[in-house]
Amino acid sequence: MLVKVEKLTKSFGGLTAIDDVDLDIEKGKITAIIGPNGAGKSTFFNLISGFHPPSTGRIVFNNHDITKLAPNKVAELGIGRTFQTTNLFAQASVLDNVMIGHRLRTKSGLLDAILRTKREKREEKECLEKAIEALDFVGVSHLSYQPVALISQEAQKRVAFALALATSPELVLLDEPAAGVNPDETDGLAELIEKMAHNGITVCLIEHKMQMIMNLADKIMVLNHGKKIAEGTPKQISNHEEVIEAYLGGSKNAKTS
Ligand SMILES: Nc1ncnc2c1ncn2[C@@H]1O[C@H](COP(=O)(O)OP(=O)(O)OP(=O)(O)O)[C@@H](O)[C@H]1O
Repeated sequence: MLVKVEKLTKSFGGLTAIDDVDLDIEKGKITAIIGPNGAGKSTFFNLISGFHPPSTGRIVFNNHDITKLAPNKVAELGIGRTFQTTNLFAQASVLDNVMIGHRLRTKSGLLDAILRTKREKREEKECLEKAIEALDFVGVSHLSYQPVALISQEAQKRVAFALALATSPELVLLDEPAAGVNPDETDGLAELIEKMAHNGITVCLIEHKMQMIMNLADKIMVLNHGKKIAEGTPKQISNHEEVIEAYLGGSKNAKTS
């Protein structure tokens, strides 16, 4: 098992956003997290990636206890992530965005940068190579020198993936990777997510687009009011009574494309 989440709980004041959740994430597989708005999905990602300390519970990644680690330490150990709103620098080029993202996660300190140490130069070269490789993998290397502001929403999503991949993570957490793109583009992004898994990258994603999830996920966890109400294959989930009631039952509201 790549990730073991045990009895994870996070409270914000009186609100329990994640309530006693267990989850195993299997290596090389695609695990999806679904649930209504406010169910705690993003909070769950924030806990795994070290952005919030859990109130109680434990997170083990690759046999390391990462429960209390800071985000940069978690990234260093091999967890990459994207955010719900693509946080790119609009005026900077695609390549610079990915390089900046990589630099923020690599080790040279300010002193190395000022003194232009050997280590700093080596890391800079490695950073450029990784960024080029990641942009090629996600299929936007032809846009490398375009400012982010001028590329499509779908291309921006791909750049956000490249940013998460530039540190060669073993696990990527994708927060609503297909939000705001049309059905054709959604298919393209789903293919890219499958390509990641085929290349041995373990994927965990949050997504509202049910059809995409049903086709893509090996396993789905359903959250409602911070609690895990179901876990299983897409087929098991689509037949699960409590899920249908809490979420899919509102299928008039659930986006199906
Ligand atoms: N930093 C925070 N401080 C206080 N409350 C928070 C914080 N982050 C999240 N919450 C609350 O925790 C609950 C779960 O929010 P979260 O964003 O994790 O849900 P979500 O399932 O990702 O929702 P959505 O699908 O709308 O993105 C919500 O009630 C939210 O208001």
